[in-house]
Amino acid sequence: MTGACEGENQSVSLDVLTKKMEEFAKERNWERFHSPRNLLLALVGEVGELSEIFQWKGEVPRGLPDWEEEEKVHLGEELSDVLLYLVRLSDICGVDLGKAALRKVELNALKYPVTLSKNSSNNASHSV
Ligand SMILES: Nc1ccn([C@H]2C[C@H](O)[C@@H](COP(=O)(O)OP(=O)(O)OP(=O)(O)O)O2)c(=O)n1
Repeated sequence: MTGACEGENQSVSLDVLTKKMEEFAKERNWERFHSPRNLLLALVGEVGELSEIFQWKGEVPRGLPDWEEEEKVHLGEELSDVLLYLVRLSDICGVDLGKAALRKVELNALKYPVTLSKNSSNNASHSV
């Protein structure tokens, strides 16, 4: 789908992406631009670009079976921009995103116990 790339067929860790973004900024002497606020604004901008892909389409089925390959590649690019800025923002703020996310998953499980949600047809925000 995306053509041959370095690391294709390998699992990609947040650490690898963090290092790649660090190198990318260093090589271009762009570290001064990668401040928390700038990165947050860039992230929000990319979320906007991601939203545009779905805008006016109505609800779309999972797996996006009717989408052209080109649209899916574009989707992958915008999702990546969001991820890369998020990873960079976390790094610049000194937050270990992987650890923080795992901890959040555990907190979510405590907040929304399986026993309370299993028999509910509503989603989590309505069932608890
Ligand atoms: N100062 C910058 C500029 C870009 N990038 C990186 C992170 C994103 O993955 C990507 C964003 O590049 P663009 O701003 O060119 O955005 P798009 O790729 O979305 O291009 P366009 O807005 O033209 O669609 O490049 C970065 O780290 N720091």
